[in-house]
Amino acid sequence: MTDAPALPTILERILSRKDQEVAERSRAVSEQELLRLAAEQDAPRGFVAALDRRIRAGDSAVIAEIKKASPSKGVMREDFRPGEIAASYAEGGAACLSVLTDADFFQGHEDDLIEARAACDLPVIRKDFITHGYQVSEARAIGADCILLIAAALDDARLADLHRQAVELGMDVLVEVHDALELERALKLDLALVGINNRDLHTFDTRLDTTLELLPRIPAGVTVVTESGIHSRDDVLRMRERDVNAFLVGEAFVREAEPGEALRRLFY
Ligand SMILES: O=P(O)(O)OC[C@@H](O)[C@@H](O)c1c[nH]c2ccccc12
Repeated sequence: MTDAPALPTILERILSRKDQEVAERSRAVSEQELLRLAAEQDAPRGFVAALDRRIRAGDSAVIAEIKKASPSKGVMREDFRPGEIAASYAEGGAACLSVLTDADFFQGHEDDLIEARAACDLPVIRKDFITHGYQVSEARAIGADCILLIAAALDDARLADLHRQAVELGMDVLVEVHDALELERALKLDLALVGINNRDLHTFDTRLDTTLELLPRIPAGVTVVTESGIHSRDDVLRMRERDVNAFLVGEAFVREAEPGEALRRLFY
């Protein structure tokens, strides 16, 4: 008996939608135009430097995420004002911000990043599913200081190309991995920062052990960010006991009326 073809996972659906989105956008605004806008932007705010400063001081370095919704959790915040959330995070002690710009699955928008960055002086990562150079140029054109590259979404050559392009535009890069093979692929690049996503983007299964299991494979000198599923002070402690000091947190904050206060309660 032959198996029926597997249904596409959510990640595969997102990526095929992205191809379409990039084709539409590049017809509306050329990449050359984006590069012109990028050149007019103020200099990138150092994302990795901001994390490392906190870590060197012995504190947790928190990347606080601004997202309205997600495919696994639906709408998490009805009253969604990115500028206000950003200011609240800055007040609450965030080191950096993460802004979801994907519209179809996360109800985000490029303007959310622009608004958030204008409301504070923290470095901001553009959180999206980047598979084309066009999106890297677009990230800098809207002011992003860092981009996310997801190893599961890219082959080695793409990953290396997009990484190089981001660095040439002065941005930092957070390369996200979920297993040992992806980590090995990511480490072929000259990385300052690696994100371990505790959530499997194919199944949405979230396990904090993902970070702890991959930890021994990370060379000294690479800053590790544990991503997703951090909700309690116990979760934070479990990581800090193993010297994981950088955290990417979304849901636990954005569901709260005062996201910055929620940050302060969880980390300080
Ligand atoms: O809301 P959480 O569980 O705290 O997770 C935040 C962040 O890690 C998550 O949004 C994320 C991590 N990697 C991603 C890649 C794409 C979209 C979203 C993500």
